[in-house]
Amino acid sequence: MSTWLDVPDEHPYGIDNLPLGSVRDAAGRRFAAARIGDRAVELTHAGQYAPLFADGSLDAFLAAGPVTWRGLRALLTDWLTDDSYRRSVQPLLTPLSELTPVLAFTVADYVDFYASEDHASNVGRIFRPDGEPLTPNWKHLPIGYHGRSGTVVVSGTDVRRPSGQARNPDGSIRFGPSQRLDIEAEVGFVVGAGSAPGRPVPVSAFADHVFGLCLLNDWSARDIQAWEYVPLGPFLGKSFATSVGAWITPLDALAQAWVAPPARDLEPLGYLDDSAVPSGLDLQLEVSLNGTVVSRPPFATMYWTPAQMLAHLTVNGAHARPGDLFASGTVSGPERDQRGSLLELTWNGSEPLALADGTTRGFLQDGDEVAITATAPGPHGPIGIAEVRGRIVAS
Ligand SMILES: O=C(O)/C=C/C(=O)CC(=O)CC(=O)O
Ligand SMILES: [Ca+2]
Ligand SMILES: [Mg+2]
Repeated sequence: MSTWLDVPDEHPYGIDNLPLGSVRDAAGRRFAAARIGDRAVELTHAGQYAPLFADGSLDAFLAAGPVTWRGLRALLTDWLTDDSYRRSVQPLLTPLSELTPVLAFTVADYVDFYASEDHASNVGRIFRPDGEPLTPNWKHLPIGYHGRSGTVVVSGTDVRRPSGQARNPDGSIRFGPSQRLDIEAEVGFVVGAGSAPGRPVPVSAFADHVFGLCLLNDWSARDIQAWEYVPLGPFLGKSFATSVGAWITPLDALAQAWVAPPARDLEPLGYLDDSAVPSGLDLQLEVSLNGTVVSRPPFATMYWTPAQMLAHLTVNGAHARPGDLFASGTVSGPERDQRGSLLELTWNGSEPLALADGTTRGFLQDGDEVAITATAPGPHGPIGIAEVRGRIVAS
């Protein structure tokens, strides 16, 4: 065991992971922390990095860039592996059970992509049965839309069922609580170091800007969405809440997870060429509804990679800012039990899912709780990507 804590190297939150977050203690005090095992290591007094954590968030640290990110990681590794730090570090440890997670950073802009070919094809078949499953642009560019950064919430936050306009089967319009409330299992990428206006970020510079990733649930009201989103895209059907995991796994913990993306049928324009380095990520997601595992979406099947997403996001000259969050889009694999939304898993409600408690679901009911977890390959065993969890409360 390379840490002096009782946490084996192969633990999903062992010494190879060290995700960062922000928490509140029982007295209400907020502080930034790293996670090891089931404990938080307070960062308020982390040597030269301490001033970056003065407000209890990760904001200043993320903006400081990769040299600082690696410096803190080296410091934490020393703290937790060198026995001579034991006495000074032990007082900085708190069991997670005594802490409440807080959104770790101020979300600047939030963008959601649509990068899974299986998801896009499934949704195309469901929503546009008379057309081609994929739109003509799909293999030329990573499609995305701007979401609402102010409604990004941390894992564990209840999600209130949204109300809105929807069209009844007879063509009349109703207003009321969504009757087709859904999840989307996604991965969110957190920009730390921003980019300059007018200077697109090449795919090769991805890790100079992106600090790490978290799981993300893009709660979606399918009935509101279906009525409102042509031609300008998702709006109120998705803007009421987006949940993110409490702990951000640094890219520096994911060195073993890079894989080649699936073969592309069409060569994209040069700025999207990511063939020089493995740019896919081998993350294995798991989606549970009220404790029943309903899907295991494989991120390695994503057609567009996160480096391509950031390159595309900035290719028109728009710059990236510290705190920008961009999500992959729903992660769905080719198999039925690898689909990342209930829309697909139940084929728009027509094939309900059976849960362990004997009930069935088309879409979410009030009181339902959804948890998404994931692992990535690591040097000593799977790296845990912190769960994103949320419960639906009545509108
Ligand atoms: O294809 C459509 O009409 C709708 C797609 C979505 O709702 C998916 C979306 O938010 C992007 C994604 O998560 O992949
Ligand atoms: Ca989405
Ligand atoms: Mg959303």
